[in-house]
Amino acid sequence: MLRRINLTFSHMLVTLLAILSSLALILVVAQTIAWRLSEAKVEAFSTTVLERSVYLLRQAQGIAQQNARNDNTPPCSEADLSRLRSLLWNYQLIKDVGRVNQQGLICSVLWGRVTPPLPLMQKGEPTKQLAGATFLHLPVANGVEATALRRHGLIVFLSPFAFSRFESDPDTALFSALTMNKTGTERYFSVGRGADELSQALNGQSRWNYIVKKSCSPHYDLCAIAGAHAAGFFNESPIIIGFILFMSVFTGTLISLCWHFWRSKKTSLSARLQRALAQGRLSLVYQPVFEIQSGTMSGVEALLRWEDDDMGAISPEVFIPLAEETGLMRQITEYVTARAFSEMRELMQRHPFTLSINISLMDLLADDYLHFLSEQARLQGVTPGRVILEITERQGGDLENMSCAIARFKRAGFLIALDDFGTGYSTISWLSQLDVDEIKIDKSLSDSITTHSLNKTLLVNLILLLKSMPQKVVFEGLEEAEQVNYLRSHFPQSYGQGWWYSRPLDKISLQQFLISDK
Ligand SMILES: Nc1nc2c(ncn2[C@@H]2O[C@@H]3COP(=O)(O)O[C@H]4[C@@H](O)[C@H](n5cnc6c(=O)[nH]c(N)nc65)O[C@@H]4COP(=O)(O)O[C@H]3[C@H]2O)c(=O)[nH]1
Repeated sequence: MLRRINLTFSHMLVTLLAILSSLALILVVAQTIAWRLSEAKVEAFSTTVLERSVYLLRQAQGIAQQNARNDNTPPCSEADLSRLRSLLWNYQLIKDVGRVNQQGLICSVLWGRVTPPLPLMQKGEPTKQLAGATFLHLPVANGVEATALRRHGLIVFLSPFAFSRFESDPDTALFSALTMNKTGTERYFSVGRGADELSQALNGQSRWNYIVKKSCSPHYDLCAIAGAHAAGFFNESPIIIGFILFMSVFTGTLISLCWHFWRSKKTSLSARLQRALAQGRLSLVYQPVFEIQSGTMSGVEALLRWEDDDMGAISPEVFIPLAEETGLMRQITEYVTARAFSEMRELMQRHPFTLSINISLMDLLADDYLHFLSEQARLQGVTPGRVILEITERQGGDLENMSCAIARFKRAGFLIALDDFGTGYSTISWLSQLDVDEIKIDKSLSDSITTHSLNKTLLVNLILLLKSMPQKVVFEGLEEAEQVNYLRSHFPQSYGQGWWYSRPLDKISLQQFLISDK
């Protein structure tokens, strides 16, 4: 009951965690996308404002150039004003154009003659230069301010509506921009209601979630810097927010379902293994090992088999790691030991072969397994010197502890083999430090004899190295005559195991094999 409550609680916790983590992940992705899109929009805005500013300047320059080409009429005469009026007609972003002298504005198309002249008092700012003209912010009448460019005797008033369309456009209404020279020392136009906030950002007062982008003109000493707050997830429409929330719940539920499915499959597989073990329904097969030179059988390796009623044959490659994970390994090793001894003892009395049993590193390091093994050997009348314990290491172990444990087993008379040499688990450094009796060369290395996956020189040198070792060397997984022939001529004192000689056999078939082999 308590276990059931625990399981339901852990299922709920995993579901909740999966939903929350997918929500967090989707939010991070959505926010990143929103940020990138906002960046692209602010960048595009800075380019548009720059283009508009350059267009405005070109209009002002255009009017000044046309005026220079026709300069014979007296300034502010009727003919002069009339010509300026017709010039103004062509420039949509120019509001007014007039003449100035030392005293100030003396006439303009909109104001006519100005008497006395209106002094050109810059609005508290130092005089700025822009595109070869003097740039001015002028108070021209009560409550009227103008932005103007003055070149020699001509003054051009820019339209105050030059940038107003950006403020009324819903796409750019929340954006701001400032145009300035490239070094940022002189500011000319300001666009949008948030220009003050942009100024603060430029002055180093960093704003949370605020994007700033800059575009500069290749022709003028002019840049536009735009700024805006990045669009956030919660600024999106309720449909998009709803969709994202739905996707999070959906993905989270899917992940937790997969997790539950995987857990229950694993749990049920380990429960089945435990049952099969308790009911003694796991069987053993024995794969013979042969002397390469004489072809005589010298030993057998016990290999565990599991045939589940519903799932069929399950490979040791699946259930041995599962048993390691779920703490069933000791039971398995003891089961194999007892069964192999009882099945092989008679045959071993009649034929002088060795019996190899796979044990895990944990079994090797535990004192009680040695005790169990010795007891079984004594009870069943199996000579320890004919039992080889194959250490199959999957996790990597402490060499000093292993060395001590091996010494204990050897003192009790058992032989030790290092399995899977060449797979990365058993390495040369192990060989030099562990006092083992046999080295089992992994199938992947045996395969290299025919597949040439190992450079021939490397193979020859590896065989030279193995020949120089005092241990018995067994090549596993020999499937082809070519491999056996190669070993016969290059390493005749080695041993071989594999389908070329024999598949793993049950007890009866092994008995028949031994009779026919005589
Ligand atoms: N393709 C091919 N395969 C060949 C050939 N000759 C032998 N084999 C297979 O190679 C494996 C050799 O056993 P291993 O390296 O100890 O590798 C074993 C061993 O690590 C583990 N295992 C099997 N039985 C036991 C056991 O009782 N206890 C423990 N701890 N591990 C076991 O499971 C692994 C796989 O066992 P199996 O599936 O029985 O697979 C066996 C055997 O059937 C061949 O010529 N070609």
